[in-house]
Amino acid sequence: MVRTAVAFSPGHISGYFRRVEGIGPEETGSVGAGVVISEGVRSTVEKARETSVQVVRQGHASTGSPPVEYALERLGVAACVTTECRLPIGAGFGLSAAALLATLTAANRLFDLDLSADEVAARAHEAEVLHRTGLGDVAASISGGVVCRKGAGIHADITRIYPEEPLYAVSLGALPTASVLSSSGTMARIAAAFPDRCPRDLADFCWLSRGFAEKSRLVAPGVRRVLEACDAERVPASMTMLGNGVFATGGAAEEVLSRFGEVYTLHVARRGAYLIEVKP
Ligand SMILES: Nc1ncnc2c1ncn2[C@@H]1O[C@H](COP(=O)(O)OP(=O)(O)O)[C@@H](O)[C@H]1O
Ligand SMILES: CC(C)(COP(=O)(O)O)[C@@H](O)C(=O)O
Repeated sequence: MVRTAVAFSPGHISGYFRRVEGIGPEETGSVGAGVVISEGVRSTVEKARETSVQVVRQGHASTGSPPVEYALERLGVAACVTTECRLPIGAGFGLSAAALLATLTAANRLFDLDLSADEVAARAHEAEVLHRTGLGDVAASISGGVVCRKGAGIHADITRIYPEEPLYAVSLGALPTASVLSSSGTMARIAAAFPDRCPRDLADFCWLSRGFAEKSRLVAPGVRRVLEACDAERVPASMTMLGNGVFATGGAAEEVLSRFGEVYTLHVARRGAYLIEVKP
């Protein structure tokens, strides 16, 4: 039987962020707040002659993941990787970071690399920043909670709170993170819109995020319609950064979001990426 290692990493919904430019990828990232969520990416890793990545979602498979392939190459290993997720890709659920953290956590054990959890995270963060697929998601998803990141990178000062109530989300489609991060005009508006305090609870997180979404002018017409429906029912809601989607909390949230698509019921994750098993 072929030896395989399996790991999981939670995803992360960013509510507001500001890019922080460092000298290298280690100090580059973002400050901001988000929620590490119970849904994420499960990655199965097998040794191989050449690296290949299969991305499986809802029974459909696609091939290739530049950040994951890059990170494995940097580790000097070749592997056959299968990632699986339920949430849509490129829709602001931090799945690129989750795919990296899950794959590197599994590869670390499979290839007996003896990297610490910090070293695994550092390599995932480097791949994210270099591929412009994220800035603060890896730092968030190494542990759980509603996260407030006060500095860039995985060693930054990060506070976490653990509310019990669920967060609901709906996706209207993808918004490639790299396209937004590459626009200097958009990045300047984002910096000016940044709310300089941490959220107290989930409703406060939605409220701060909404102010940021409006001031940064990132809200597209489809997202605007969902937010207006939430406002009409007094449901705290904002836009998934960076995706064409909305997250919301509170009693009526699930019903309002269900008018626009499949609703994902998400819980605040209690922990970050972890190894599930090594077989045989
Ligand atoms: N589940 C996954 N498995 C492997 N690679 C992934 C996965 N999700 C995202 N990626 C990689 O990240 C890229 C998308 O990045 P991004 O737009 O930041 O997505 P997200 O918002 O889901 O993090 C994809 O083109 C792919 O290369
Ligand atoms: C908002 C984003 C820059 C991208 O998030 P995603 O699209 O989920 O990869 C995130 O990494 C952050 O720094 O807050």
